[in-house]
Amino acid sequence: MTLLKVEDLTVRRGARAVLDGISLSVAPGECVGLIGPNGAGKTTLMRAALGLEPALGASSLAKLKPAARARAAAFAPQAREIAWPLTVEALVALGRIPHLPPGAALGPADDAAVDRAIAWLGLDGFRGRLATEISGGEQARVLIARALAQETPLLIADEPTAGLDPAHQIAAMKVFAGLAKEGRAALVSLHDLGLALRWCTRLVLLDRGRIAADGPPREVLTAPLLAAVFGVEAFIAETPLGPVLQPMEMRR
Ligand SMILES: Nc1ncnc2c1ncn2[C@@H]1O[C@H](COP(=O)(O)OP(=O)(O)OP(=O)(O)O)[C@@H](O)[C@H]1O
Repeated sequence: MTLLKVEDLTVRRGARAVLDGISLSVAPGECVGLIGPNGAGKTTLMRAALGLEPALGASSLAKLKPAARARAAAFAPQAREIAWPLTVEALVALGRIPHLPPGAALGPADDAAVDRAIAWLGLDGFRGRLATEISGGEQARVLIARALAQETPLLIADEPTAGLDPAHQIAAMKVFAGLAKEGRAALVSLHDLGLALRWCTRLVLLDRGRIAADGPPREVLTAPLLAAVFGVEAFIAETPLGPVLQPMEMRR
């Protein structure tokens, strides 16, 4: 069973393929970290997989009608613009729309999903605050909570830990790993390779629009690949609390 299958996905911008023949599947139980340098194509891959970006090739999600797709996958995008002055609770509740008949009010199951998402992201104290009047990191957590409230088999999040403090980065990664543990899946782009190593079950390394490596985190984050793709030398060690990876020096 797969929750996402893309085959030969290609996105061209002018003469250049910014995504070049990507094939991969995401199965229940996986927390997949999508890593790669700036411009490697992580956002383009997520958007094309969701059908938000014109692409050649096939994506199982892009094929679905919008209503079915919104029940199959939730997306927390990189841009965190919140345009309307909704309360945090009302914004998170928007995640329930794909499950409601048009115009219907939230039922008890919807309220429970909203409560769970708010609790997971530590937002209980913010429920009544306007989402336009909280900090950038708090807004990021609200948008992750909205995607979580959608309660889809697959959650796709673009740089969800950017701008979060250390405790909330760990909390967010625990949420994604937790989804995988309960038989759902997450596909999460990350620049923090330490978080990727520690919390993901699998890493897909993108380099200039192609997959440079795909496998268990310890096998993907090797010194030669870090040097070749990211141009960095890193300290990697095992500790009682799990693996550590810290980029130390530029190689190029
Ligand atoms: N609107 C656009 N028009 C033209 N080129 C674009 C556009 N958006 C992205 N690109 C190019 O497509 C390539 C892939 O960009 P993408 O945003 O997918 O990378 P990314 O891996 O998510 O990068 P980052 O880590 O910086 O967020 C880059 O070379 C980028 O310059």
